[in-house]
Amino acid sequence: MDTATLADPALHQGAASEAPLSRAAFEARLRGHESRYHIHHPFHRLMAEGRLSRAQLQGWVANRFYYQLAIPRKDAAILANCPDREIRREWVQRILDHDGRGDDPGGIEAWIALAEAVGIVREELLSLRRVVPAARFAVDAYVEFARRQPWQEAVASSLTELFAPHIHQQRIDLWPAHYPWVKPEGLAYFRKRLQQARRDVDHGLAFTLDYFGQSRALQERAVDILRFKLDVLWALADAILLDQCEIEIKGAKA
Ligand SMILES: O=C(O)c1cc(C(=O)O)c2c(n1)C(=O)C(=O)c1cc(C(=O)O)[nH]c1-2
Repeated sequence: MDTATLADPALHQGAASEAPLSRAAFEARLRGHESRYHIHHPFHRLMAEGRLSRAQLQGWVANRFYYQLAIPRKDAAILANCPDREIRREWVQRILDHDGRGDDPGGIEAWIALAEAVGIVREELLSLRRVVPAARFAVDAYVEFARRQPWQEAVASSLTELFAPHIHQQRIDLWPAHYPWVKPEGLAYFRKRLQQARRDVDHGLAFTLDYFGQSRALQERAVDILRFKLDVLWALADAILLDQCEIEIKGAKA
């Protein structure tokens, strides 16, 4: 992927002469993008309101599985591009969280358990048959970004996780009442992510504030990168929603 979706860094040259925002103001600027987080997407709003059918919730779990598979590959791309051993020592944990190690089956396995809890059999999930093309494109764009861009930018692109604990908590709190047919053990993935996402964010945010805090132009670049990643998640939700809509186009022949 080229990064045409991101503003050209040269566009921020005007910002080069400006003093960097303070650390607190830079953090507030990043956190201010919560309004673009997929928790506000119509599909996720319907999910939180308990208005999805069984087939629609299954469709989300099956499509989102493609994102789950991509995360450790994205993190491996960051490791491959990063010459800093201290960063790699921290970052490698993210791969272990998803792939598991030793007795810990890991997050991908927990997502498979979620799929089984909503009534999708393992083989069906693993076949990726239910993954729609636009969901693949959105997720692949994220992995490609991490492969091709400087590792510092890929680190910043993980910062949508700033907003993730809230959406995980929402599912833990609301699904048992809204979707009582989902087996409760399926929610283990979200419980685990609550603490993992907070730890990831402590590290990724501190790094981003330091590295991109060096100049105003870099700070603007970090904001653009966060927007790109917010768009990836929004586009993924668009793809899933569209897949589940029955659209009637006026004048279309049956
Ligand atoms: O369920 C969600 O809404 C959600 C969102 C995000 C996110 O904001 O990027 C992640 C996750 N879940 C998640 O489970 C996860 O492991 C994860 C890793 C990353 C990342 O960018 O490295 N984001 C997310």
